[in-house]
Amino acid sequence: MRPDDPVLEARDVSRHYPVRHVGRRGVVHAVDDVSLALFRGRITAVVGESGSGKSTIARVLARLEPPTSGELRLDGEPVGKPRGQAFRKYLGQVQMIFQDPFASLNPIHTVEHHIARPLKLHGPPRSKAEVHAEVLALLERVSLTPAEQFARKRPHELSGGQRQRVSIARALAVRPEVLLADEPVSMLDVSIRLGVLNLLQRLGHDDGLALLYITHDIASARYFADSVQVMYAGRLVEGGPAEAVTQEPAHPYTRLLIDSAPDPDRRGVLDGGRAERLGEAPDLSDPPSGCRFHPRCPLAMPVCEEKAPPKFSVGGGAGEEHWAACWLHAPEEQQEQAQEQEAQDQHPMTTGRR
Ligand SMILES: Nc1ncnc2c1ncn2[C@@H]1O[C@H](COP(=O)(O)OP(=O)(O)OP(=O)(O)O)[C@@H](O)[C@H]1O
Repeated sequence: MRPDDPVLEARDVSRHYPVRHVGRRGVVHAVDDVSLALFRGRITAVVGESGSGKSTIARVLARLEPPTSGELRLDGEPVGKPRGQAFRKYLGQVQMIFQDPFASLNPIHTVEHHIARPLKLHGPPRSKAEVHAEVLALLERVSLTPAEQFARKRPHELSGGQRQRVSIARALAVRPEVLLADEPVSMLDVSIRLGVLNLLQRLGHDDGLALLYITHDIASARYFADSVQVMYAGRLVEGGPAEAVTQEPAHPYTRLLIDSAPDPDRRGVLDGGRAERLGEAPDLSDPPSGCRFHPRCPLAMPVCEEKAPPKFSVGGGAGEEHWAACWLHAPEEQQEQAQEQEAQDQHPMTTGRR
């Protein structure tokens, strides 16, 4: 494997949930055909509104649940069935950090207990003193110092930010290659969010972990991530270098998301209008045909309702490509072809004879 190959990859991953809908069986298309690659030392953000499928993607990557279709690859190798030694190894290499640091720690145990447990379960045999020394080193790595003092505390003696740092130290204990952080700061006080994000950034950039950062907040993704992937109604609609996606958004949905992001300078005006601007998210048990954004898109064309757009390149240099799954960016002849095809589909008896 070359150093710039992806560590973890999802290829055309879908995840559907069976549901009963007005007495009929159906499925919720939580995630459809998502391809995503995570690289060593890089932070990839997946951004989208509530219900767009972000957490589902994280859960599938963490193998908390299987994909309905598609493939996961770790270090270039397709992953096997979720059992046995290979599965345990995967769970050690790919660690997840959850949104709620209050729910993820057991109130009866000390910080030391929480971090020592994965060390004992996953690592090589160590003496008690060695485990203690490693716990202290991990606490220092997440800036909980003096480490001796924090090791003895219980969760209720910690702030939300400190608890999230303990969760991160616990995840690091098994020396993972990948960290999946699902809205890791959204439940924290605004004043301490930046500190936790900076810590995650250090783990990615300085320690070489591959980091997935899931967020509904595109402004934080711009600040924090190298790559931004935008999700709408279960599909990725745009992706590329964070700067390009957030400064020159190519998909109408990304533009809407940026325009609707809270802006301190526009507070008051936006607070009332934000939800209205974003509109209703579609029902994923019966997603719209073609491009799933077309019912809300101010620039929708006839083809958008008919055909799901593939990814079109919209720029990018030697590094990561900037792409958008939007017919507006199709090369002209492809747009024409798609429209002709659509006309044929609609008038099978007349078109083609003219
Ligand atoms: N176990 C489940 N059974 C049925 N539907 C589900 C299940 N889990 C998630 N969904 C649905 O799948 C869609 C995507 O959910 P998901 O939690 O991945 O979105 P999200 O973008 O992470 O949202 P949020 O930010 O609110 O957590 C939603 O419509 C949700 O209702």
